[in-house]
Amino acid sequence: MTDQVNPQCPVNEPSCPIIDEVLTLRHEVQGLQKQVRTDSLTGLYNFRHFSDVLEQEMERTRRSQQATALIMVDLDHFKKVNDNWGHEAGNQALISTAQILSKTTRQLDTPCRYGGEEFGVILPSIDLVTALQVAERIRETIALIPVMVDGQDIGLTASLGVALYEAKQGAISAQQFVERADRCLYQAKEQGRNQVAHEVLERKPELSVSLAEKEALSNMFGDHRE
Ligand SMILES: Nc1nc2c(ncn2[C@@H]2O[C@H](COP(=O)(O)OP(=O)(O)OP(=O)(O)O)[C@@H](O)[C@H]2O)c(=O)[nH]1
Repeated sequence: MTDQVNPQCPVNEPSCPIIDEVLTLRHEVQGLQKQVRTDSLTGLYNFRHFSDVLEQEMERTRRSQQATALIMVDLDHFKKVNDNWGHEAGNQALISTAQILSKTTRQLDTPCRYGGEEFGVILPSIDLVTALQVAERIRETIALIPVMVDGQDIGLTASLGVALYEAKQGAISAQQFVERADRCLYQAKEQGRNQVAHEVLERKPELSVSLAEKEALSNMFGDHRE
C-alpha cells in the first residue's frame, strides 16, 4: 500500500466531519483490499494476489535479467489427515504450514495459499541452487515441526516442485510457469513424497546452469540423470 497524505479541511476547521468520513472510508477500503487478497484461514496471500505478483515478477525478470523461482508446495496424503484426525486438525496443519512458509522465506518472497492444500512461493532475484535450498528448508521444517492433535503428532509432510524462470526462456505465460513447477511437484509425489523435485536440467537445455551450480545441485539432491 502506498503512503497517502491525510486530507485537510478546506476551511481549516479543527474538527471536520467530511474529512472524518473520508478517513473512515479510506480505512475501510484498505481493509477490503487486504481481505480480497488474503486467505481467511491461514492469513497468507490468496490465489488472486499470487497471480498478480507472479505476472509482475516474470515481467521484471524479462526487463532486469534477474531470475524468478517458483516453489509449489502440496501437503502429503492430506485427505487422510482430514479422515483420520478431523477437518479441524486439517485446518491446523494448513495454518502451521502457512507459518512455516512465512518464517523460512525472505522478506521479498511471496508465500501464498494457491488453493486447498497447495501453496505457492514466488522468489524474485534468485538462482536455482538458492531456490532449491529454500525449498529443502521448507520441506525439512514441515516434517520437523509437530502438528499436535489430542497429544499426538499427525506427522505432516509435504512434496515440493521448483521451477526457475529466466529472461532467456522467452515470454512464457504465468500459467505455463506454474505448470512447470506443478509437474516437478507431481514428480516429487511419484518418487515417494516428502521431497523436493526440480526440472531435470539435461531434458531442458534452455535451463542451462554453470558447472558450479550443477555440482551444488548434485551434492544436494544426487544425480537426477537416471
Ligand atoms: N481441513 C481442510 N481440508 C481441506 C481444505 N481444502 C482442501 N482440503 C482437503 O484436502 C484434501 C486433498 O486431497 P487430495 O487432493 O486427494 O490429495 P492428498 O490426499 O493430499 O494426496 P496427495 O496429494 O496425493 O499426497 C481433500 O480431502 C480436501 O477436502 C481446507 O481448507 N481444510
